[in-house]
Amino acid sequence: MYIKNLKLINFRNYHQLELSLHPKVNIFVGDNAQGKTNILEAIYMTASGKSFRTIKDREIIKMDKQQGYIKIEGEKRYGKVTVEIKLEEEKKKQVKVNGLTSTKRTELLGNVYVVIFSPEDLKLVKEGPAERRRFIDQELSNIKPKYFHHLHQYHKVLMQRNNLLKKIYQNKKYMDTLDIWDEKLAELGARLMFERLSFINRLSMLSKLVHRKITDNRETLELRYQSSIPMKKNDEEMKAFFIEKLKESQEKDVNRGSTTLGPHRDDLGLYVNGIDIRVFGSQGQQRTTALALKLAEIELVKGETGEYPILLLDDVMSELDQKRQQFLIKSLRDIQTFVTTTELNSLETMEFSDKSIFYVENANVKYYAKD
Ligand SMILES: Nc1ncnc2c1ncn2[C@@H]1O[C@H](COP(=O)(O)OP(=O)(O)OP(=O)(O)O)[C@@H](O)[C@H]1O
Repeated sequence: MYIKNLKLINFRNYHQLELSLHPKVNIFVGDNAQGKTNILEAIYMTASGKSFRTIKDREIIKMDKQQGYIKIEGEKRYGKVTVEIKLEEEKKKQVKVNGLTSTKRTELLGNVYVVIFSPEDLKLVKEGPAERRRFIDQELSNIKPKYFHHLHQYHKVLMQRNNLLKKIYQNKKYMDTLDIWDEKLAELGARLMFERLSFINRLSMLSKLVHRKITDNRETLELRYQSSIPMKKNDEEMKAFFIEKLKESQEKDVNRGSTTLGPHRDDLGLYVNGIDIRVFGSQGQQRTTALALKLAEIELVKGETGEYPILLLDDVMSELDQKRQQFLIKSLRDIQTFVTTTELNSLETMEFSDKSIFYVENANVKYYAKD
């Protein structure tokens, strides 16, 4: 898919912006803090309603304004798609997909597909498990809106169980009600675990291929789903085993006031030639892995939805060496890509045949060239 037009009103530092976009590459050049990432953030929001930088709408709406607005018009394989988001201070955001209004942010899911690659993603490999879980949850929700729903339900139940654990710590009489929450948590948790396992297995296959190409067949990447409870054959067995494990840890959980087992404690194991590169990888190996994961994700979205996603490269090119840059560029082919950079020189290796360059200065966007 690709986006043809973007419109912003009172979004971040933009008072009003209308852009016609190139179906292939759009480069936004400018000094720091001029508004380049803000454009990528707006596009990103049309996929899920969420920003990748904040959870507060107040920060996104232009300072001193009460309302903000984003609109994109795009083309998909089977027709047009229009997404609008109205942000209002202290109100739920309103979304409109192809003219149909809703106050449910989740209505947006499954319309626009976006993959973002930023310097933060380069840290994905060496950061803690929470970052890798965020990656899995974000990508899976993007491809499978139902997953997002399951995840939301799981976290609600988890919060309720944790609150109950704290009450039990104060007064043991509440212990009787814990089993009900264990059962609910196990049911939702088992479902999440199978969804994650299947996603990671598919991502592992795809990223292994990409990774082999980047490393000239010298290294083999393997992804392993590392759940805090060993996997069972099916949902039913998993649920039963999950309940058993929760029961075993009830006392520990009460003392800690939190649930010590479950998908919220999962991790993604990343191994190169059998070695855990989260711990032992060089910076170069960790970057190559992050790049392979992102490129694999693009293929996965295409496989799942039939559409290539839009790729947002936020300040990432200058962080990659020439070889990795070239690999990334070669891999882009039919994917609409948005690139931000402070230096056009850092994109030297980008011999894009089709592109638009935009200069961004203090929220003014000037169209520069089109090959
Ligand atoms: N709600 C807001 N209202 C008005 N201006 C805002 C708001 N939020 C952020 N800004 C401004 O937006 C600018 C930052 O824009 P952005 O993050 O897009 O920078 P950038 O051009 O990508 O810079 P860098 O290269 O440093 O990443 C800053 O000047 C900041 O003050």
